[in-house]
Amino acid sequence: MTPLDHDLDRERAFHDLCRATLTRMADGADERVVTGEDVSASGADAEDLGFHLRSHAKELREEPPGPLFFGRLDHTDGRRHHIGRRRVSAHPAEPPLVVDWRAPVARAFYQARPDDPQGVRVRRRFGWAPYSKGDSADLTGLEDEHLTDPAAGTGADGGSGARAGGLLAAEIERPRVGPMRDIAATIQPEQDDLVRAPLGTSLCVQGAPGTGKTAVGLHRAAYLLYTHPRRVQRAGLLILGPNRAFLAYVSEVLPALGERDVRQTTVDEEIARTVGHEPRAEDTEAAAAVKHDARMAAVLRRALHARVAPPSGELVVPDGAYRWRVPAAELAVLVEEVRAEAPPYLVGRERLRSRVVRALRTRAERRAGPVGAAWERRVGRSRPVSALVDACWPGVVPEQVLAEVLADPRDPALTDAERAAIRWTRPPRSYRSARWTAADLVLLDELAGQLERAAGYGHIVLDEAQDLSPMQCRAVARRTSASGSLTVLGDLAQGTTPWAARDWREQLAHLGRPDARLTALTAGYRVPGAVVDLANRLLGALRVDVPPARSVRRDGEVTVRAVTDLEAAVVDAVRAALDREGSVGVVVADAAHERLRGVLEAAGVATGHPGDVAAGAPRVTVVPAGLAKGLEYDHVVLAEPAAVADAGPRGPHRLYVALTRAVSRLDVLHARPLPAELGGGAGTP
Ligand SMILES: Nc1ncnc2c1ncn2[C@@H]1O[C@H](COP(=O)(O)OP(=O)(O)OP(=O)(O)O)[C@@H](O)[C@H]1O
Repeated sequence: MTPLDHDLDRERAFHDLCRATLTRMADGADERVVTGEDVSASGADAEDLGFHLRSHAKELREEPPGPLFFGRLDHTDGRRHHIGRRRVSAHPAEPPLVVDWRAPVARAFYQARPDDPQGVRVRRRFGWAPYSKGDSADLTGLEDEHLTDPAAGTGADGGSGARAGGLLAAEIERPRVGPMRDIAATIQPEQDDLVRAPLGTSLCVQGAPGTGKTAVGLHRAAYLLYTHPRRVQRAGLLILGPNRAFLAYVSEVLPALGERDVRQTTVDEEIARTVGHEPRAEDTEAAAAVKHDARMAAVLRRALHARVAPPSGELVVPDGAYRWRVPAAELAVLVEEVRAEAPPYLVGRERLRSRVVRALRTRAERRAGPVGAAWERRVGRSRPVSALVDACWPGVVPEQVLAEVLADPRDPALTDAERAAIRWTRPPRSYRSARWTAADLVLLDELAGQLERAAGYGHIVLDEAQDLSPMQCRAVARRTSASGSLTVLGDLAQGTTPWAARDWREQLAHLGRPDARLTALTAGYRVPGAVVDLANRLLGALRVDVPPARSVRRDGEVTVRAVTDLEAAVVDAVRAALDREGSVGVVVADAAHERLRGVLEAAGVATGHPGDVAAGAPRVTVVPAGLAKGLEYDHVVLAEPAAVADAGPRGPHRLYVALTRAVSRLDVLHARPLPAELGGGAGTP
């Protein structure tokens, strides 16, 4: 037995001990549920405590299968820590057997380097055989990096200790099956800096494809929940992604890190939920462009506030034997004062009411002596005061204002053509029966925010942020509390909506965080070098200023083939891809997606939908290019790039997204000439 085998055996025995301890932790938690319910002072307490303890016990029981640690730190002072996805300890007061990766002491695992060992003598990484539910994890290898003595490395799987890279590379290059996995074991230093940035810091990460933006955002969410559990849970944490397929793909990452209760949704769904409508109509491109424009915020504000008006006469309030009077001129001043303070509309309405009551109170106290709070309440709700407030500052709902604007757009900030684009051709009989479009919902949300400020989230992670319109950005900004922060993730080169951002500072201003820390990630962990080189050729045509990606992967294959029968070639390419390991994505222009899916099914190839990551889902997915964002497949067959690039003004950006979904292999098949940047019809690059 070599010393290395000996080490492996010792680590296996330690893992068995950790597993047994975790089982005891779960049993102990179950027991505490019973005791907690028995010892509580009241039924309500028992319920509360019982709920809390039950959740904890359930969490422990539902601990995902797999290894309980992935790394170990041997410190120069003799301390030793195993690092895993969650803390494992025999007793809360005892030093843990496994330290949570988010704990401060674990930071050196990600950050220590030979030229800055941070008190670490040896960093050990563990290799585990693939595992699934019900299996016990099998330790297959370990790799030591001697940070204070780089020559002394060992690797049980062939990796050299000095440049520990074997296990790391294997993890990065592993085939993708099922949903996206967490990267707690292999977070890179530049990613770790972002994950562990302080809670109050708003970040913006411009990341080339596959640089781990999504992974960083999700791990940052987990880190904040661990580091500030009470603050973040109380204030709320929200993850916003581009679409359902993407959310399904990333949905397992936070639960795998022990965080099950985080809301993950899309901006559109979040807005639809708030305004209480689903989109039931479609905008023309021109109308959507106007409705998503930043000027609409002021257009709506003016439409809303246009209903604020001076009184038509004096106010007379009967009060027992008295009648209090406030002249029209004085009331007009009150209305103007409140308007100038520019509070949210409904706050303004109540503010006007209390100013009017104050004016009445001055008169009452002058004549009849002090009055109390009950008098103020009664007078404030009296019919004449309510009638005055209704006349000068009427109550209103967002739908009413938007219906007025769309039935007859008049605002001078819009051009004639823009007004014509958004004007309803057949206005509904009432705003209640209006059929709203997706862009209308964003405007209703804007109006709701102008009426009343809602409490925001403590932290929002916003993915694919380059695609948001200014009005959508404002909707996100409104959902961040005053002291809340944002993690903004995106890639200007992947902007595919008509209103996609071309400049982060501008986008950050719309998001209400103009001074957010802006960082670029360029090391790509998904896309192999050959694919990155091909995709980078498109960058010049995208008219955005972003640093090009470079791949950290050593593997990967690209083929570009001119074919005469595209559909037959796709079927052949997919069949060949199925002979290898991993997932297969057929990316195609949106318009051709249904047809190509039919062709594959007819050829006997079972196909799934994007984001369908359930166990047993087909290995092949036909992906409309418009939905490819954020997704990844081991083998990508890109059918007819020219058709993807032709689809609208953002076509080349879409093609850039499509080209960068491949983890290992990319087949580009074309019957039409290739877009010029990719070689304009030439064969293999
Ligand atoms: N440090 C890492 N270790 C291992 N895998 C990583 C690491 N960083 C990223 N990855 C993997 O690389 C892939 C791409 O990551 P991710 O989707 O987060 O990138 P992205 O920047 O959001 O990409 P895109 O903009 O193209 O959607 C994922 O499979 C992710 O797990």
